[in-house]
Amino acid sequence: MVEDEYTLVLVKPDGVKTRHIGDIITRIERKGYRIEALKMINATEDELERHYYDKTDKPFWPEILTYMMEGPIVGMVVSGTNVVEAIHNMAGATNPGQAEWGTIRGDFGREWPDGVLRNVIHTSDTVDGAAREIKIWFPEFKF
Ligand SMILES: Nc1ncnc2c1ncn2[C@@H]1O[C@@H]2COP(=O)(O)O[C@H]2[C@H]1O
Repeated sequence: MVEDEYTLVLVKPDGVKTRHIGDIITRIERKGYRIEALKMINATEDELERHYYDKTDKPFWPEILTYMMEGPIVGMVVSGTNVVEAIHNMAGATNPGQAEWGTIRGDFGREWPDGVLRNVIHTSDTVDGAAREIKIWFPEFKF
């Protein structure tokens, strides 16, 4: 039998402000995945530095920090078979202006003057990455 996987979803500040929390949860559940944990979070600089550890030396790091702290985000742990790849695909391309219709970023996002930054949702891209990220946002979570 194939084991369930766990992934981390963050509805980013633009996704919360444009009131797409419910749409995103519905898409995840409609596909048959399980929400294992869910909370609203005011992200701290420390959490964001750990989450985006490979982005802190990028020129656009200050913009990511400001954006991710401009309002609350929603964190979720989602489980299911092959859920990491499935939810990552459901999110669509990083740039919402290039994301396919039918994906979360393609349907709820668009390109803004400040570029690729505002893209509605974060999803883990590997099983190991998901475990690392879940520990940052849900340190109490039991796998
Ligand atoms: N060139 C860029 N300029 C600004 N922000 C970016 C750029 N590339 C990626 N990002 C942001 O950095 C984030 C890293 O991973 P995410 O998939 O969460 O979504 C990405 C975007 O929000």
